Amino acid sequence: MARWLQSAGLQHLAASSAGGGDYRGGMPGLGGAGAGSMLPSLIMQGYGPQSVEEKQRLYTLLRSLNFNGESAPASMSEPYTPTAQSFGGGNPVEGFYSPELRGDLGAGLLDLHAMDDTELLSEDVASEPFEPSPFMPKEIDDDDEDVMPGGQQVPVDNYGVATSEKESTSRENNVAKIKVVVRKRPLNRKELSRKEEDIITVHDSSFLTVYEPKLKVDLTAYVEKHEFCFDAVLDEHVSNDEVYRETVEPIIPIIFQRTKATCFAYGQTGSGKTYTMQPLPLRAAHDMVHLLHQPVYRNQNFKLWLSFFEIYGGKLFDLLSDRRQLLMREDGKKQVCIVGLQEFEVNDVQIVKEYIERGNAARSTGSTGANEESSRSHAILQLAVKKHVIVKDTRRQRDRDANEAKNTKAVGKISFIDLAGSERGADTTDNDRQTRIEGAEINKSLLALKECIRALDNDQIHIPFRGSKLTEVLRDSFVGNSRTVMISCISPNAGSCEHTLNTLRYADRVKSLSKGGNTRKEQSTGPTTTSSRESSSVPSYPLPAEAEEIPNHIQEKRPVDTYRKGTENFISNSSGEPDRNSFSTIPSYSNRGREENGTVSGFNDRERYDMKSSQTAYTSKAQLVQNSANTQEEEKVTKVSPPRRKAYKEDKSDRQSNYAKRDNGPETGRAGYKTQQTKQPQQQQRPPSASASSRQSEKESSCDDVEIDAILEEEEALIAAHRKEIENTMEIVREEMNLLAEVDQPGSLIDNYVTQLSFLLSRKAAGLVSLQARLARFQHRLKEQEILSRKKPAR
Ligand SMILES: Nc1ncnc2c1ncn2[C@@H]1O[C@H](COP(=O)(O)OP(=O)(O)OP(=O)(O)O)[C@@H](O)[C@H]1O
Repeated sequence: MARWLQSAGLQHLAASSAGGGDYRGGMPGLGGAGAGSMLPSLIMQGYGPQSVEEKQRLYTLLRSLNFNGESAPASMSEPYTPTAQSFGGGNPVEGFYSPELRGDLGAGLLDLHAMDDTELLSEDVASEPFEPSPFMPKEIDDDDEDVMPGGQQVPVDNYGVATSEKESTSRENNVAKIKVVVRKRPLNRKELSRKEEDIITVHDSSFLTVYEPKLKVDLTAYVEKHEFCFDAVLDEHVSNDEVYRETVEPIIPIIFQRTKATCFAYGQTGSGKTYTMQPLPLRAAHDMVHLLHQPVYRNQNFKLWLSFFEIYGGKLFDLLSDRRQLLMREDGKKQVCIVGLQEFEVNDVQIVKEYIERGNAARSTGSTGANEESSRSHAILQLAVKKHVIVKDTRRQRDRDANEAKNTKAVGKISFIDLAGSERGADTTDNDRQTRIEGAEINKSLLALKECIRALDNDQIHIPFRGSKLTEVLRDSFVGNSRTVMISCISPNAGSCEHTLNTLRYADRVKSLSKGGNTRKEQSTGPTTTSSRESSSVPSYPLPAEAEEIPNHIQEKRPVDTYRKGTENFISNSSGEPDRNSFSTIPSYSNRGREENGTVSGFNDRERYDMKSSQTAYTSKAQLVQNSANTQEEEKVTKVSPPRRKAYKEDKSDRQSNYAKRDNGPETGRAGYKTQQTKQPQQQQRPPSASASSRQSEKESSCDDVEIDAILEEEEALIAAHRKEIENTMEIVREEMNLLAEVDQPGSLIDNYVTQLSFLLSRKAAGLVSLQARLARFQHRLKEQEILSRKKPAR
């Protein structure tokens, strides 16, 4: 501690504050606990620093500590800046010195990493504090439990959730049912080295223009301008903190009011989905933990639970349980349950961070030309608030863990989805069969997701959630009181123009069909029209009468020794067999009922065109723009590698550092385009044959979906049959051994032995023949599919 003060030239303060207690024990974040006793003496007038300079130094020193005892997420490349409220009792430093005194002390006053005592500090330290959030509650004194600031008793609803009705209603109404936010990433080093243009301009935080480089038939270059408006458009200078504030932060308090929220990032590979999504759960967990400590929720025994799984090739894998395959079931109440999914109780952000890192490391990724660590799966991280009900039954109390699941009631939850790259759906022409199947599955799930969001926002009674595994899993987020935030990530370079437009159109359609949403459509080469942003008048769904019982098949874990427990649990449940009695299997895709029929085929021409034609369009544009052509060339050459584990964020940080500041501002870069654009006549962006081609595309897409569904189903059936066969074989082997033991006994009847052995061997042979036949059928099916996809023209 003395060295710590000494490093800032404040060694004399060590003596003056020594009376305050043990240094090491006095400061969270300094390797000790307890803390506060020394701080007051450090900052006390008369004992602490006397001169302005000293005060500034001390301020900087204290600011560089993490007073909350939490370190910033390693996955975030930006400093983690907790909200003002998040500091529990408030950051003692912030309140103490005036802004003038805090000054603008640059880094370098103290190089903490240069010190030997590295244990003193976590690697990441808090920097700027958040502005007070209008969505987070003010601190309430512990003594005022269940009493609102105005002195009234906190109302309790019929479910038993204490809530200020007025507060919750107005909060819910203030948070749009669907929010579409666009985030533009900066040009990366590769793009800069290729001298690619930044073709996107963001205006007024909600408008953006894409300047699309095009060629006329006579090969004259021109620029087509596309204007879009969304709830928010975040440019390349916006930090992850700001993204959080704009997207998730407003939703957090209403999660405690029985809301189910979904936040997902959508966009082409390498556009920044993972970069955007990864810090959000941690920030959300931070605020949720803070809220849990509010007396109003603490008294009701609200707890936070975390689960993390991925959907890869139409299958579910638990990312926190050695990628164990999970099964989806529907219970009698039509609730979708993920059987075997492990949930962990979390009450500390550090633990959340560890789980997230562990899950991320287990994700399936594969490299594409554009992004070396491309996500090939949808990763879903859920943070659920549950009310723990005290059980009076002593029998139950005896076995607390076993009954834990039965004693919780779901209050609300937020799901964060890091979607696979949107254009991976177009990867269907790749040589790699696995990649083709993945691509088709991804494509289908993205389309289905859009349909669900639309239906949701149009208050449709029927939500076509069975359109894909992704939407099935998210079913409970689409019904009842729900909120959705979609973050569309876009790359700014000219070479990505087609993908960027596809992403923006997807986002626009999610938004534009919404009755309460923004009615603006994309304006191609037209003047920018003004349209109000989505207002707060979006109707909310009625609250469910009762919170649901948490299905007891979900394996919940206490934070204590979760890793060990996780392993034990895995071992004890290694059969992976769900409780088949309590759930009926969700109908397979090919068996979808009437309600699902329209799901995939119901997309309009333009959507099909947008989703499916991106590859073709991209290629043709790339031939016209030299820079883009180079990009395309590189991207085409690299083959997609088989799935592998996604590297930790640390590995990614190298790539992040590739982002250099652009020398030219966006205006300079685009000047040429803009001038050209004014000279050119307006062009119809879509060719006249687009509708016909999109119809064709639609047909192909439906066929693809059916094919892929069938293959995936057969694959599952084959694997299940193989498993069954192994079980049968083991049973037969056991019987053979018994038979051998019998025949060795003196006086055994050889005839009996021969008959029984013959019977067992025929059983064995029959099983093998049947499995071989199934395998041959599947091989044949794959071959057929491969031939068909080769015959299809490249899309
Ligand atoms: N806003 C941003 N600022 C700085 N760097 C960014 C930004 N967005 C993305 N990046 C960087 O771009 C690269 C690709 O981003 P990321 O991996 O998040 O893409 P992705 O959309 O998740 O790709 P995929 O779908 O293939 O997984 C990463 O190195 C990331 O650090």
